[in-house]
Amino acid sequence: MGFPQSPTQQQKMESFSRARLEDNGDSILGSYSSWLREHPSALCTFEGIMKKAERKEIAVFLDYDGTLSQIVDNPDQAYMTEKMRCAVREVADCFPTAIVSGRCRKKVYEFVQLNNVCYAGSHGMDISIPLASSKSQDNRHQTRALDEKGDEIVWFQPAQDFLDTVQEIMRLLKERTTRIDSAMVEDNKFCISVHYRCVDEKDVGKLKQIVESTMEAYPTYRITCGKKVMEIRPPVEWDKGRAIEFLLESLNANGHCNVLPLYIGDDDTDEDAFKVIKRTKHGFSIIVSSVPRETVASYSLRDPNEVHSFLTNLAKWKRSASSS
Ligand SMILES: O=P(O)(O)OC[C@H]1O[C@H](O[C@H]2O[C@H](CO)[C@@H](O)[C@H](O)[C@H]2O)[C@H](O)[C@@H](O)[C@@H]1O
Repeated sequence: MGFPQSPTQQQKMESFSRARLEDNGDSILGSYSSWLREHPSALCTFEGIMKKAERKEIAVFLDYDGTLSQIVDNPDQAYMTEKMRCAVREVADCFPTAIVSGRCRKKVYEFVQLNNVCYAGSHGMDISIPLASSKSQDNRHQTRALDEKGDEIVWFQPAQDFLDTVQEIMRLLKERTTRIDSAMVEDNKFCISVHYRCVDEKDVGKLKQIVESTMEAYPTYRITCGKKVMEIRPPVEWDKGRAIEFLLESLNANGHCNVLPLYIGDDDTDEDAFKVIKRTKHGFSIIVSSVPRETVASYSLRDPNEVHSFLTNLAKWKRSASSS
């Protein structure tokens, strides 16, 4: 695996300027109904999707914020409903399932609280898998540990070498943003989120300037933007796309074959995973959005409520397929 590596300056600029244009993650592109023709509803086309999955094994990958939980003002309160937890639990009983989030892995676990799913935090830079599934020979970036149940697991952390610097940047950003009311710096372990959802519009420019000027001292680090958030990432060629490739390899190593990835996500960072699915022409990519937006995903769902219905259908489909 080719990491760590720095993204090129051009990649950094492209990612940042696109993010600036789509500041809220929801750039408006024409009418929803014409967009739906390009990205049909995964609920309305459910039977067709499942037909393509016949005799194949599905692996389910789920983003957290905006997919399993609604977007809310306070990132610490983005709880998942009990109804959604039940749906994810049922899906994970039927298919290998992983949550792939920008949050730190520990925080996602606290929100999701399920032991039958895998967790990939920090945009995939912190993956936890059962020891038996571990295929990677990259001993420098993996550590053996015990999970909450006492089972042996492996943490795969390709950005481990950058942890101290990420934490140093976090301290600086926390210090320097205190004078911006309602700005929030979130520690996502291998990456940092600087939130401005609740910051007065007149201060958002100042906050962005503080972040940009702080990052001048760390020119290889990337700044990307999500939904009312700036995200700082270390110079490692790793993202949610690489994470799902890694997890699929682990599944293969564990005796699963012919695995089709099904990925559901709502944010720009999920596009990296959608691109892997598009490039390999293998699997299903579903964007969660209630407005038309640029995406390489093939299908769409409007919001977490539709995600819930889709997951419920998926588990029912598997149960009826297994019993027939
Ligand atoms: O990859 P994800 O699981 O989607 O995480 C992406 C970011 O999600 C969180 O921020 C977003 O959701 C918050 C809660 O609804 C909202 O307040 C914020 O404005 C959104 O940007 C999370 O707090 C970030 O750390 C994640 O990177």
